[in-house]
Amino acid sequence: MTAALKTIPGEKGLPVIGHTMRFIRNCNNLFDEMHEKYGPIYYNHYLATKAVHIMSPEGNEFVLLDRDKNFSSRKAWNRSLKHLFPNGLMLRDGDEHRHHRRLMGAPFKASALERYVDDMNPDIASTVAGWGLQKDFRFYVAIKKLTLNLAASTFIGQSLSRESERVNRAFVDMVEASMVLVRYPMLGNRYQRGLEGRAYLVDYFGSRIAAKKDSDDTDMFAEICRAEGDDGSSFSNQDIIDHIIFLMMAAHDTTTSSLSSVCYALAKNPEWQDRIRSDIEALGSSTLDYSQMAEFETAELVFKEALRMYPPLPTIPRLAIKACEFNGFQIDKGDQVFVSPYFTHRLPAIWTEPNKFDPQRFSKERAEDRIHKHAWIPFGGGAHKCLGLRFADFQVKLVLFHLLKNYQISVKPGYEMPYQPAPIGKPIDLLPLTLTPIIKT
Ligand code: HEM
Repeated sequence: MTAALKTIPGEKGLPVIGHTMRFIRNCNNLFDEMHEKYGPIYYNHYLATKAVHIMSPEGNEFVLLDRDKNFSSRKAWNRSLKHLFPNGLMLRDGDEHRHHRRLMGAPFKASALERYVDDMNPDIASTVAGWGLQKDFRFYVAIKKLTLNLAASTFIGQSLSRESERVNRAFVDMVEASMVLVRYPMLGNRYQRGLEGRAYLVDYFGSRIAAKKDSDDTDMFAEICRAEGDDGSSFSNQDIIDHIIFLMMAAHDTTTSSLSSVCYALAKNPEWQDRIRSDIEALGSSTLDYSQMAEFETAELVFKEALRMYPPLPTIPRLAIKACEFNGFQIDKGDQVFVSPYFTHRLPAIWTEPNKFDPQRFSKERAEDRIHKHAWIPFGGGAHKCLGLRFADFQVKLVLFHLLKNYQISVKPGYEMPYQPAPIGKPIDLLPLTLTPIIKT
């Protein structure tokens, strides 16, 4: 006889809002408290919705690999992104998702990535050179602007013209709208501005598809327009629009967030800046080429460690499309289920001194991330694992290369970054960094 399934413990929180405000203010404290009280599987309420949290590497594997097809990514993400970023890759399921993901291979193949690296090198070098002249320099603001401008050139082939400023504005309005609690357009509120931004971009991309298809352009938009499967299938115009708008969103705040954490950690741990600079000297070139990425090893360790401590997405949501069980607990159809990169990235059973910045833990010798395949999940896992992870890795390495070649970065003595982990991690004070030019002798 099989044992009866256990009910998941947890609590609803405040009337109407549940734990929503605590989640937004500091989800990490909430995770710690709930885990302490209820163990590695519990529920909370966000507004009227029950959300089951599974807080272990085994739970990450169960949800992200989803061998029994229990979960929908589309239904989970649709709750926040349906009007602004509909039908992006993450908002598709099953066979349809598989088909689209295969076609989306084109803009991420090695030859395309190599071109993006070539294109980004001079833009990053010249922008970073100007940072040293700024008063009251806020790294988060500067890097957000840079990644947005890079997206305009790499993703859609725009130079930094007035038109690209309009595209950027529309895009920023959409991203801001996706973070608000009241998802209802009225009186020019943020949500309405977001929807207007989307309408502008739909029109902008829609009117350029035919020309892009015939062009020799090599940006991501052109690659998606020309993508073709082995069976001759291609994207419809609406698919192209939805994918390119979603890609810009998926790439932007995540990379901004992780570069901020990387630079904060480096400012607090200058010995790691020195190690990266030694790598830069050993490379012996004025730019970082595609072929050199693998040799830029210290930067990679630092990036991985910053993603461990400050994963840009502190949780990844799914929606249960059928009743299922995990470790003897009953998950109901319709439950939202969250896995948490943040929480599993700090489990003492996996990570030595989890609150310490220690990039060496990712070295081949120590390889703490290999203790469980789903212990380190800043890019998710399974069918929806981040498609842009190599692009992100290259962009972070390019910024570090040009930044640390030219500057020593520091924070005021005793400074601790005030951090808001959700919905996408961000330094609340926008990260005041001091950049001291390195005098070359
Ligand atoms: C450090 C930077 C980044 C982080 C931490 C990150 C994180 C993630 C995570 C956690 C997911 C999975 C979400 C889920 O399973 O529900 C995801 C999916 C995705 N990411 Fe990223 N991402 C980053 C950068 C990028 C970049 C630069 C791009 C594009 C150039 C990108 C494109 C995508 C796409 C297309 C998906 C959806 C994949 C699918 O559903 O098949 N990401 N990302």
